[in-house]
Amino acid sequence: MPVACLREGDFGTAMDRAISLALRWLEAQQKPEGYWMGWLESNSCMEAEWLLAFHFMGIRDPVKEEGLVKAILRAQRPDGSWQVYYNAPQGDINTTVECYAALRSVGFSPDHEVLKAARRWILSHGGLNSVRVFTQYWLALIGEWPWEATPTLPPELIFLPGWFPISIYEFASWARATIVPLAVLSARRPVRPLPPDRRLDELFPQGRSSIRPKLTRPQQFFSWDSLFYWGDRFLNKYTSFPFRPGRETAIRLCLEWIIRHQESDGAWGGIQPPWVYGLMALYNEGYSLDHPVMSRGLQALDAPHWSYWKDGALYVQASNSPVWDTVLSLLAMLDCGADARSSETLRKAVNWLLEQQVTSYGDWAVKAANVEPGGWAFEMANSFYPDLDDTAVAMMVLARVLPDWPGPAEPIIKALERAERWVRALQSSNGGWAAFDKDNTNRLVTRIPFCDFGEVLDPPSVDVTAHVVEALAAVGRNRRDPAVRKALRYIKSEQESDGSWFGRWGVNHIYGTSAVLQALRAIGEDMRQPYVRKAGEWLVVHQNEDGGWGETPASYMDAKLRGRGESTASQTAWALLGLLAIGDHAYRDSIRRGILYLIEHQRDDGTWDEPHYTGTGFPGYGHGGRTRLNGDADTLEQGLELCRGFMINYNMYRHYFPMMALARARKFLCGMG
Ligand SMILES: C=C(C)[C@H]1CC[C@]2(C)[C@H]3CC[C@@H]4[C@@]5(C)CCCC(C)(C)[C@@H]5CC[C@@]4(C)[C@]3(C)CC[C@@H]12
Repeated sequence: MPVACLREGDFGTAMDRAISLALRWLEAQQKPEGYWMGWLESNSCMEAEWLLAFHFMGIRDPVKEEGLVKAILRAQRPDGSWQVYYNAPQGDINTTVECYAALRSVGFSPDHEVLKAARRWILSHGGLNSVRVFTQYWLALIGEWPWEATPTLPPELIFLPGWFPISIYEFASWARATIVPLAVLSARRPVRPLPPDRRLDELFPQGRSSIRPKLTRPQQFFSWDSLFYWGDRFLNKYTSFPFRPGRETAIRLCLEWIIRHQESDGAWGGIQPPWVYGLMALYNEGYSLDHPVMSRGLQALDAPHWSYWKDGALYVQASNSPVWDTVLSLLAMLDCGADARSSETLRKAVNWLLEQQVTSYGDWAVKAANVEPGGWAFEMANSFYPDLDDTAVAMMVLARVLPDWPGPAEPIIKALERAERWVRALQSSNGGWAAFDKDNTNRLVTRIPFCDFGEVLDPPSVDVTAHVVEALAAVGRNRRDPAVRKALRYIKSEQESDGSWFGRWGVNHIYGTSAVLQALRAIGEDMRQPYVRKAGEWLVVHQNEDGGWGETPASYMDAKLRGRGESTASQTAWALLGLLAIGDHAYRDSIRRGILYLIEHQRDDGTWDEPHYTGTGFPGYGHGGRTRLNGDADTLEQGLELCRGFMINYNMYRHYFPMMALARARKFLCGMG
């Protein structure tokens, strides 16, 4: 019988069946150590940059090379370009140029059909003059772009202390860990040229003299842009001065910083850029490939949390998500009625989670001194950068398992106390929480000419704040708590006029709105208030005909696309979780249709398909975007063309979020757990 025709009683049975199938699938995915980790899909720059890094460091590894090439070829779009998310309306110039250069570096002929199509696309989309600074750096490293035409990044930045208006600690953690090695490369300007028959001459149809430096002279002389422009001009010349006091010391300090920040898995910061640039900077300073720091860093590429083989292709992840996937899987299991006494799966995962709490000091301590560590990071190994999102969800899980925990309660209580202290200390002055740092909001750093990539700041976001509020509720705090009060003020002030909230780390307003509604419910807010209802109405109005919800990453560039897109399992689940948090029976029909969508789209093995990218790294920019940076777009077309967005397909979002929605809807619709 089609699920849409089910009567109330049968509907409950269908939900039960969907839940138990999903639980079975989830249990089967648990790793022997106790955690879960789905693939974190992003874009082909990951594979392309490794191929270019191999070239730069003279590494010959035909097996990996072939695997990386296959991954790149498989991702090419019919128009010859490469994109930054599934079904994107446009290819991406940076990704396409990097893939092109990588394929040339391993010997693809410019007459190969793949490259002919890519070249046509690149040349009709502004050519090499339109690429971001990172891509220019890659081209400069392989001798295809003059270093003098790139914005400089002085290693002397490392001298500036944390309290100074510009220092590495004013940058978001991910930018900081990336610019330290890049500053070393920018100062040295190394070139490992491609062999003559692999050079990119064909990408300069008007000759290499057509190269335009990234920076143009600002019209106003007395402005920040002008100051940074002339500063950059000076630093560009400075690189070739015979006498540069302090430069060698700055480079040495950068190298020491890099080595100090290497993680136990050999990578850096749990993300790809500092890892690859770190290795190249060290290599360029004379660290041989068999130096312990280098060999650990290179071996990390083989670690199952960094790369995976699929049908002969080798994919490298931008980051890895074992902690995030584990805490969310645990929440889903708990929602579905699993408990620590009877579930070995759950106990094993909680024990693994307890071991992951970061109890050492990281970069966050520069701005939040005298605070005991106590957060969780997102990745397998990332002790310098625990984040508030993972910490918040870990707290929710631990608080929920505590009453039934069959072993000693002490370790869980201690872990929760530490985490709460850490979280409270990292609240920003406006009441919100950012992903990693407190008050990382100095907009001056966004004016630095080098910073044309994604986001360089980590300001508080509504979704992280909502998760932290929910976590504080889970450990027994209420609306009278001063930190919660301040956070609620911030959340309310961020509500859009249409009733929704922006999603910083998930796509997009469906994610933000859902996170807020769940937090409001958890903290005991009166859910009948008009501002809450307005959010509920926004969700209902954006439900698709098929009963599901969807929102495209293009909504970051075009406000008209907010809440619009093909239905997906994860976004349907978020919308449902939002409506269920309001808990009003006026939404019963909408909830029922959403649940039917999930049941109808569940696969026989218990999980869901979801090729769409619903996770956000950088929201992108331009028309309708939030953060305006140098050279922002004014129209949607420009915005899409220049999109700096970094989108993610977290392969387990399609699973644990629907589980939570099904389990909570089961209670709401049928009044049973
Ligand atoms: C738990 C989450 C959903 C969030 C909270 C913040 C993160 C930990 C992310 C931090 C930023 C990176 C990234 C954008 C930094 C720059 C390099 C990359 C483009 C490779 C990064 C991609 C992964 C992140 C988005 C992140 C680690 C993912 C999880 C985040």
